[in-house]
Amino acid sequence: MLPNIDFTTTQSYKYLADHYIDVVSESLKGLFDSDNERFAKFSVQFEDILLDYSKNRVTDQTIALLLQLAKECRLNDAIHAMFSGEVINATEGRPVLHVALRNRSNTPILVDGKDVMPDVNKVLQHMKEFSEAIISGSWKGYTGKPITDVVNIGIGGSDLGPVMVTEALKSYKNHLNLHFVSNVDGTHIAETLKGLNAETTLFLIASKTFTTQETMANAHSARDWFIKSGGKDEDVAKHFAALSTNADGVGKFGIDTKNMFEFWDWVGGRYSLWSAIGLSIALSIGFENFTELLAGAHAMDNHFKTAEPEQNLPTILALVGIWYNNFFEAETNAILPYDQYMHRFAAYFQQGDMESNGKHVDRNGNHVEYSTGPIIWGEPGTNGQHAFYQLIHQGTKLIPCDFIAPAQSHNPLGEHHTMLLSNFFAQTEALMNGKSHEEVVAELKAAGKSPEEIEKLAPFKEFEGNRPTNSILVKKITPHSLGSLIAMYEHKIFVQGIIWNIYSFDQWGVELGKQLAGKILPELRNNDEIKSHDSSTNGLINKYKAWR
Ligand SMILES: O=P(O)(O)OC[C@H]1O[C@@](O)(CO)[C@@H](O)[C@@H]1O
Repeated sequence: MLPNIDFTTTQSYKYLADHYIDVVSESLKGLFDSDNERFAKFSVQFEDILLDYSKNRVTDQTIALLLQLAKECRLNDAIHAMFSGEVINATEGRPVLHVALRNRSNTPILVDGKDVMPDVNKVLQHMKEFSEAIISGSWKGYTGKPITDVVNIGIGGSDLGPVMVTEALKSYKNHLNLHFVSNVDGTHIAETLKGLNAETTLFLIASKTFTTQETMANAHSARDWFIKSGGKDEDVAKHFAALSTNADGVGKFGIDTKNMFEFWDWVGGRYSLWSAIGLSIALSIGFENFTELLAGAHAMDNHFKTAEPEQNLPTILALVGIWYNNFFEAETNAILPYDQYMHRFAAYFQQGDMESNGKHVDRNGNHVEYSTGPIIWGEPGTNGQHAFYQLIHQGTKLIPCDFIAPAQSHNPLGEHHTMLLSNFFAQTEALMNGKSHEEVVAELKAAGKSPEEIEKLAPFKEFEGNRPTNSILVKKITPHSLGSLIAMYEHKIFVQGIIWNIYSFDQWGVELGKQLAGKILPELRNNDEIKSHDSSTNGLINKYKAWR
């Protein structure tokens, strides 16, 4: 069982609330000026990942109190509960064991008294054999040609992880062309199928439930296209595979279950890229690199399980996030990877974080009286600097930012990477120090501005600074280090959910919209005037009918 503690009633919470008053009046610049050891004290390294959290509005006392908060919320008991397969996804009655998918040590992990590792390894072996057959060309399509294009059809956790990882590891990819279809908007599959050859295309129908409206609609359209393009029913087996927990659903769709790669209900959709859902990753970068991704995550799992809280990267990230979320009332957290290949990293954690911790009811079923999951957003650097950094630097909102960068580029072209990294370092320094009135005046004077011009311009050119950031420096984005990075954020989400006393592994909030869409869909299949809803919904539907 998970601990069940209202963190706002703990001693450390009260001390933190008092401590906030002291810290909020401290400047980050002042904290650095008064402590030459600040970087050494407030940075932790795990393998090739360095987390520098020194540019946060924290003191030794802040960190001590946050660590005390984790202790009072019995974080270690919760970590043990997850890794030992307890039913911690209580509202769905399931364990949470994405860690088993990458348990490269193969130590037994029991669900209902049965070690799940033999099944996990059986699916991995099937993924290995299948991906090697497709990549080598020994697997032939219905006209005897090898596969050239792979289309993953899935949405949410059955799409975002494979997309993010295959993009982040693009420099490891082979000759196969990977395509991802997720939106039920016909444009998505129509644009994807343009230029594809049914003889050499493999479709992966990725769906944990094998009931998701978008995925089923796209899967049927793909199959229709395949048949219209010359394939026959008996050829589907050569061109369709299924990644799912639902064997019945897969069979009903007409995919041979020998082309099914199963996973289990103790794998959450947004935590499933390590499972059969990762088949498109294995096809794109090769099975060996996929196992390296698993190994990196496994290494971070062991770190999370064993490292002392003050040296524990996920725990530190989580606690610093809670400090801003619950004491500075920050509403969002920006993830800013200074790496173009990582351009879908923030999007991935929009689902990972917001679908896990976007909850307003605690583990007792009571409405919470405090803020829970943050809004996750972000774009790669340096592009974000030319889009929204104005607000981060001079806006009225506090935006804690995670800056991520690789020390080594996969494309060492001229000075590009050096320039990229100069921006990575400069932005966090600028957000911390800002620019004072005196500095602005001196600059304007040096530029020959008159006293009147200086007086007018200065307020607009000042930077308050004190804007907190984490800097995450990775030696190089490799399958291993990416696996560790993803797992680090997964466990950060877990820690925050434990402290907020919420259930992080169900997602009831996605159901109502689907239910209502199911009611409206039949109303759109005729031209009758609709009066069954509120005037806005009626008005919109009737205008749509008039215009279509
Ligand atoms: O993999 P599937 O079962 O098709 O679900 C897809 C996505 O839909 C959800 O919104 C749940 O309905 C996400 O949690 C999930 O990742």
